[in-house]
Amino acid sequence: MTKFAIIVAGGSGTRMGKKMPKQFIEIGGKPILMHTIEKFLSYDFSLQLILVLPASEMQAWYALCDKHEFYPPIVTVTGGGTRFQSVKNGLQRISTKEGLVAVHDGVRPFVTPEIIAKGFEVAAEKGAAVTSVPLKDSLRFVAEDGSNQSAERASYQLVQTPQTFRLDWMRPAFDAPEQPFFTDCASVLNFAGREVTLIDGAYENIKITTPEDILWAEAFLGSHH
Ligand SMILES: Nc1ccn([C@@H]2O[C@H](COP(=O)(O)OP(=O)(O)OP(=O)(O)O)[C@@H](O)[C@H]2O)c(=O)n1
Ligand SMILES: C[C@](O)(CO)[C@H](O)COP(=O)(O)O
Repeated sequence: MTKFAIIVAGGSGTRMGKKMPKQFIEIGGKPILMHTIEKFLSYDFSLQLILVLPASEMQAWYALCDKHEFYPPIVTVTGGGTRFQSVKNGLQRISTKEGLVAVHDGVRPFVTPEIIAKGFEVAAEKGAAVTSVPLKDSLRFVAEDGSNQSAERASYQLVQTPQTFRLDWMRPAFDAPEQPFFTDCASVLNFAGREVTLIDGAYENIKITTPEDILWAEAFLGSHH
């Protein structure tokens, strides 16, 4: 089956609080997004890659590619106002009916080729593979009135990307009107009545979201060289 990957990097990084979108921030000497793309290419150089970027940042991205002499075999498309819209825009660039597609956050540069491979393998067999990790902290439920109570930690997993699906499951799911609880692709697939299979992610596969994540990312890269 043909394999595709949509790397979503169409956000503006409001929680990072920097002028430059967080996916362009350099760690270990190059933009976060380049680390992420390299992980997918090292999984399979012939993978069909679609990169989703904000319309306003296309020129900045091409300038970064020139600066770093980074010219990957990748199709670039413009994103939408939400992650759902950005994934949908990426999906529209895939013309085949059948195949598998991994969707990955451009700001998760520490994904491994092994995790990407497992996602494709399980999605081929089960239809949908979603990476997740167990919680390390305790969990509390906060009610609308502000009261709180302990929640059963073992009943929850923290969800990551990649999230990998059969294309013929993914397309109709993304034709649905967007819902406020669509925080990832798995929630979109569930809304369409599809069950997803959880596979192991990794604690180091963080989503770079707030400033301290950059410090962690630099330290992690430093410890792996
Ligand atoms: N309209 C959007 C919003 C998000 N994303 C992407 O989805 C991933 C996860 O989103 P998040 O961490 O929330 O990124 P931002 O939206 O950039 O951050 P923030 O919510 O802090 O503004 C990121 O790679 C981001 O670029 C996207 O492609 N299109
Ligand atoms: C897709 C995701 O990274 C899975 O954990 C997450 O849902 C993205 O959430 P965000 O609020 O768009 O950062």
